[in-house]
Amino acid sequence: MQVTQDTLALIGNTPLVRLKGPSEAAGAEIFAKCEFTNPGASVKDRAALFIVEDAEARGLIRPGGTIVEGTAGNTGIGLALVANAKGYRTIIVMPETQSREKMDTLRALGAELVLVPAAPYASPCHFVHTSRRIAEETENAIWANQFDNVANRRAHIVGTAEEIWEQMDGRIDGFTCAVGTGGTFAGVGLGLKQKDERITIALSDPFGAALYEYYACGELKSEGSSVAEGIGQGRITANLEGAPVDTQFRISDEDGLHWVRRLLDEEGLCLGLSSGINVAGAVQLARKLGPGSRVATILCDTGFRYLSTLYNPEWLEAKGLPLPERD
Ligand SMILES: Cc1ncc(COP(=O)(O)O)c(C=O)c1O
Repeated sequence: MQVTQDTLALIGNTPLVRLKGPSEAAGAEIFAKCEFTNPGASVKDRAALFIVEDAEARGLIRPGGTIVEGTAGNTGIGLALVANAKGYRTIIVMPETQSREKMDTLRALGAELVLVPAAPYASPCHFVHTSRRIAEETENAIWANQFDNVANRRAHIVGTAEEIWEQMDGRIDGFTCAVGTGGTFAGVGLGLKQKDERITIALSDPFGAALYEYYACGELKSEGSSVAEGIGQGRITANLEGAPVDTQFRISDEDGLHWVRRLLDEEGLCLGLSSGINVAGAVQLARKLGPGSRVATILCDTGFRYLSTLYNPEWLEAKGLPLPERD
């Protein structure tokens, strides 16, 4: 076993697991990156590290400075742990609709938390705009700007995509995941296409997001809604610009929940809903690519972050979501 010299070296180089149930269901080979093994238990640690180190390299932050960000939670957790390891403060602005566990984790990490009501992106009260204003008003602070800061997707071009390629010995036919900022989707897509143009890159979009329609018919248009945290985008962020998109699926919360429950019961994996949506998308992509195809996706974060929501029957019922069947 290797010994790492600091916590930040624990970010990335995550294991890849073959998922039995999804592979059987698709008659294919479905593999998933275990991003919940990062120190902050989500894929967003990668973006947090790259964003902070990019700001340091460009001289935008000095010792003792502050990192400010608007986030659904996981990026804040990644930024707070990177900041702690490097001696910075963090101010995190987050919609009050996000899970209690994420708020408690951020407070435990010592981040200063600013909760704002959920608001449309066009509103000046939206968490992204609020975080930018706070960064502008704070001395020696950077605004991480995960949506439009392409240091985010670089983490996935040089990290996640390279790891998937090596872990699969270059034998990969397709990749799919959902989009929050687009860093993971565009970064892995671009990285894998650099390796082999023939790899099919598919978007798995939740209801309520506008990207499925955009890539299918060129119009940013949404229908329905989703309770999945961290995903569901309504615009083309800088991270998404130029993303290779060969095909797209629209995935319901019910389909995502089906896989969340099956992966928990049959494979002992406790995951968030964006992971379930990614796995549902991977099954669709593998079916489209044909028997025996090899498809990769992302398990974005740990389900322990959603014990009060996704894993709470009363919460599910209140959201009108069916409690997945359990034998
Ligand atoms: C749980 C979860 N899944 C998926 C994503 C999407 O990742 P990205 O921002 O790279 O598109 C996020 C982003 O915050 C997330 O928190």
